[in-house]
Amino acid sequence: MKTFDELFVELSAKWQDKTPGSGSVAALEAGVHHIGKKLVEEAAESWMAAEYETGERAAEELSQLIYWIQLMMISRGLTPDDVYLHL
Ligand SMILES: N=c1c2ncn([C@@H]3O[C@H](COP(=O)(O)OP(=O)(O)OP(=O)(O)O)[C@@H](O)[C@H]3O)c2ncn1[C@@H]1O[C@H](COP(=O)(O)O)[C@@H](O)[C@H]1O
Repeated sequence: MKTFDELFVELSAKWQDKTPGSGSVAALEAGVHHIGKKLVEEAAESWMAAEYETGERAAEELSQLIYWIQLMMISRGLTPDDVYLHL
């Protein structure tokens, strides 16, 4: 288990180090268009899970949505503070 901020630190470090074998690094190398499609896919899966599946399944899909949101942030050079500013 990890928090939003802990995952962001981990993903940022992997991107900075270009960690070999990391799916996150591969996704970031594929770019904003690829990440955007995954983000929308996970948003739809989150919606479907929330509407038709268990709370646990919804939480799983929402965690994946958060992951792709973080990759989008990193791909645009945005930090959590840049986003929190608008909450
Ligand atoms: N939290 C996540 C995470 N959430 C989602 N995903 C990826 O997002 C995709 C989710 O897509 P799907 O819902 O379609 O899941 P799927 O059924 O596996 O389908 P595919 O898309 O893989 O075909 C999968 O490819 C997952 O690998 C994640 N990949 C990695 N992490 C964490 O990110 C960190 C870095 O991981 P690496 O880059 O793999 O080192 C680690 O802490 C990981 O636990």
